[in-house]
Amino acid sequence: MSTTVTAEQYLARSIRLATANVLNSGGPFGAMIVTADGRTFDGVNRVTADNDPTAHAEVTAIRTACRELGMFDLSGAVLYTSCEPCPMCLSSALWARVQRVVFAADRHDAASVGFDDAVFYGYFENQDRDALMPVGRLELGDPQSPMPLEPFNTWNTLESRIDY
Ligand SMILES: Nc1nc2[nH]cnc2c(=O)[nH]1
Repeated sequence: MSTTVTAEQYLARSIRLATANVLNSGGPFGAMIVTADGRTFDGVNRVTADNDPTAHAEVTAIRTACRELGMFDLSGAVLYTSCEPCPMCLSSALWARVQRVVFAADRHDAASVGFDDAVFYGYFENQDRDALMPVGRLELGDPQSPMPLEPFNTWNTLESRIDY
């Protein structure tokens, strides 16, 4: 008899991973990738433990799933996470072609214990952008400089390229 694992059970496991991770020198976030055929890959936040600001629980779960499956495309997979993904994690899920994201606590809950998820959402809504981190285009004036489109043109003509 096969037992069906529900979305609530995956989410509950993500929360338990998060709590256990705090007691293992990590941040209070846990996540899981569940593929269309039911394979599961856990991720926890290791930012301070590994000195890696990108090691959010969701990114860690995506990296583990991709590495173990030998794929960069997780189409059909669901990302469960103990807390609403920040913009970086959402972008990572988009790049991995994750089908759906399910979360428990939200960005405001994260803010209540000092995390900047809600602030960074504001950045993408153009709030205080220049004060937080200006992003600007720079035109290269030196005629010896490579053209900005050079890498794309090279990519475009490469027959062996792998699109993603
Ligand atoms: N959702 C989420 N938010 C965070 N904010 C800081 N770290 C994390 C993380 O790992 N996951």
